[in-house]
Amino acid sequence: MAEVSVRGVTMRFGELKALDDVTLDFVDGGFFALLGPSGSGKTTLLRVIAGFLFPDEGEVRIAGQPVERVPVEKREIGMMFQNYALFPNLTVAENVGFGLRVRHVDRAEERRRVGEVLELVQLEGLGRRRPKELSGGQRQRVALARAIVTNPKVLLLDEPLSALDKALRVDMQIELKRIQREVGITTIFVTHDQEEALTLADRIGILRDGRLVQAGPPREVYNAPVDSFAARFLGEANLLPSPLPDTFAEGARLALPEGAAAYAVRPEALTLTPTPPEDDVNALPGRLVQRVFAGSMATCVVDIGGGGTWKVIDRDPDLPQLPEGAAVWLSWDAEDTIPIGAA
Ligand SMILES: Nc1ncnc2c1ncn2[C@@H]1O[C@H](COP(=O)(O)OP(=O)(O)OP(=O)(O)O)[C@@H](O)[C@H]1O
Repeated sequence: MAEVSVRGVTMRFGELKALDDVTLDFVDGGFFALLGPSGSGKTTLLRVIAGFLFPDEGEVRIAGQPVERVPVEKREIGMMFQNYALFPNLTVAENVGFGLRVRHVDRAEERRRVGEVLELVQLEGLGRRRPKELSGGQRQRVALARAIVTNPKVLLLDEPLSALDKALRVDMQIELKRIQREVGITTIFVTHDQEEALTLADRIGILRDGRLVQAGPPREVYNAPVDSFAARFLGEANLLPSPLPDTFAEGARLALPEGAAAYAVRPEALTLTPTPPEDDVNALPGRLVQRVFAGSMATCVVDIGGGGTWKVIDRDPDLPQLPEGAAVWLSWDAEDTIPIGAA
């Protein structure tokens, strides 16, 4: 196991800076999720760490050692990418053992090690099957077993679950987390899916246009986003500008902390009522635009006038059915206002 450290890495493709002065530490044994919109540099960062790409500036260290001169196959990295290709004509055991064979590990040791990882991914007994005789989730497990069979120091996963349907995906997330904990391997995971990142990772990093916007434990990023991009990228956020325009939502009652560039309020922090709320909370009048039920809760969209629309998660199933277009109030506790950036 090892920590990975990325220092001031810039990667150019012609004019484009796919990575722009990225500095980031991946702690030993940690599970790190890289998030960001399409084209923000997530895959490029993995490819730099793996050694497929050489950065124009900066360096990568693995276990404290600069790896500039260390080729891909010597970096002791396990990889699993979205289009993980298993060899169709090899059995499961042969697929998993492939990395050991190219390293000339003897046959008895290969059998032992393959047996061990197949058990870890709960595929014991399926070693003789061919990939086409497996389900999608089982194939995914084979790919994971193959990535960890050589006891790599670091595991790089690029959207490994994106090809799976929702239910299977959730199962595999739980499985992946269990395996990662058991092996204790430093894992860097690329995903588009913020829920997945929150489920799996103990730290996350958000990339935008090749720059690292913010990194930290998911709770911390969620509760204290550095800017409105981070606020909206991890979870949903209703934003208030600072200072508020004079014309802003007539009748609003807001006590906001000073010195921020903007404020965010999470949809689940808001309460929606048909009448003005008590005095001691922030309150915004608006008009209900839409109410969509999803099981035990409803998502409401409220037009707050000049400030646009806000989203509210309403968990009160007893709330009277307000018609769309009804006048409503949004309220929230002062402590749920998230100040963003410095003014
Ligand atoms: N080999 C390459 N040659 C030229 N440009 C590239 C190359 N690889 C990536 N890019 C560009 O670098 C930028 C970052 O790409 P990257 O694949 O790292 O993004 P990403 O965040 O992983 O996106 P996605 O979520 O869509 O996979 C993109 O604008 C992409 O077009």
